[in-house]
Amino acid sequence: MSFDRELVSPDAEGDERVIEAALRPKRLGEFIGQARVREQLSLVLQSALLRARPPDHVLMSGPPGLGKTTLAMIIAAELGAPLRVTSGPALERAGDLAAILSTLSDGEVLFIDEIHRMARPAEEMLYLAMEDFRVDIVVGKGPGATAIPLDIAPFTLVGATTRAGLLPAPLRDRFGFTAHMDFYERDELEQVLRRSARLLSVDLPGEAAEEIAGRSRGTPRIANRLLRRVRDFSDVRAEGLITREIASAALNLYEVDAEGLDRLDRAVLTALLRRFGGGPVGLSTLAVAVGEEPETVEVVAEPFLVRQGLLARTPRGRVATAAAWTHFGLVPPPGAFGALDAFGAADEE
Ligand SMILES: Nc1ncnc2c1ncn2[C@@H]1O[C@H](COP(=O)(O)OP(=O)(O)OP(=O)(O)O)[C@@H](O)[C@H]1O
Repeated sequence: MSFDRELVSPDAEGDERVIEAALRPKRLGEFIGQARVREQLSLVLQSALLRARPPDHVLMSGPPGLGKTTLAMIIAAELGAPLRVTSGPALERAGDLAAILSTLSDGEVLFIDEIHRMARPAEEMLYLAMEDFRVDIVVGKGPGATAIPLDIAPFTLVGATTRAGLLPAPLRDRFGFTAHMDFYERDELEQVLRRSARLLSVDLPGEAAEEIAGRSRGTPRIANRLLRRVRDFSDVRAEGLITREIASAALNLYEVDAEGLDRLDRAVLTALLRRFGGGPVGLSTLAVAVGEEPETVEVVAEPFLVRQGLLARTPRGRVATAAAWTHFGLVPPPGAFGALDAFGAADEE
């Protein structure tokens, strides 16, 4: 089984990156939702500006599409500093990182997306750079190898991760501030949608925004994408008019249900309910059953399902909750919640 991931995935690809860039809030004041993170970050940035020193390194963690890259750009903008962007998978060797670190300018913001996927030698180089603004360039091999220390410009590291639990403690501890990004509330998503509609010159009445927001999995990137699909539908079939009914018809066509569950969410839950009697079942087994990578199920589908109270992570595996059985109109077998009762939900991170 494979999915049309374009519509429902919280990841952005191809042309979408261009549209996203246009829709990104540029300053902290324009950033919607995440009130606590915004306030904390604003203090960190303002005090750095007062002291005329680079702020502490910032780690942002949370599911994809919640605005981590946007916030990294905002941090640089608020500091009036240049921004260098890279990602964990691009830093395969220590030399890849050394090339970046040694050319940073004073106060520059270095954004490393997917920082949990950085290779070990690069990670070790980063420890020293974060703490002492220094890198050790190793020359030669074996017992004759020497480390030549090289001072680098004071900089601010902004790391983003969907898997904070995978970061080694020494790296996590070197961040002075961690922003935990959570799914957005419905009214916050409505604000995101109203803002995007304005920028895209789309006439979006409040009740249509409400309808789209309710189906956006708490994720601004998905809200913006659904808005564009509703706009397509309205242009082709409704002469450019958008109402709640038209938005609803468009989203039904794209198989995004009223709870915001998408095809992957539904596949995970139906496999759990129908094939494994509601669990407990291990992540890998569940992922094989829906034809996805375990990481996709864990990072993309599960956080939202856990938040909606439809799935629980227990030490013995994934378990469907009573609400999941009800959502699909199914009756749980006797003893279905044994694992939940015995252990309770053991959400990681
Ligand atoms: N708080 C917000 N207010 C308005 N729009 C937002 C907000 N957060 C995110 N967006 C929109 O959602 C899109 C995705 O955000 P962003 O790329 O920053 O997410 P991300 O968490 O970095 O995701 P990934 O880690 O997958 O790259 C952006 O184009 C932006 O338009």
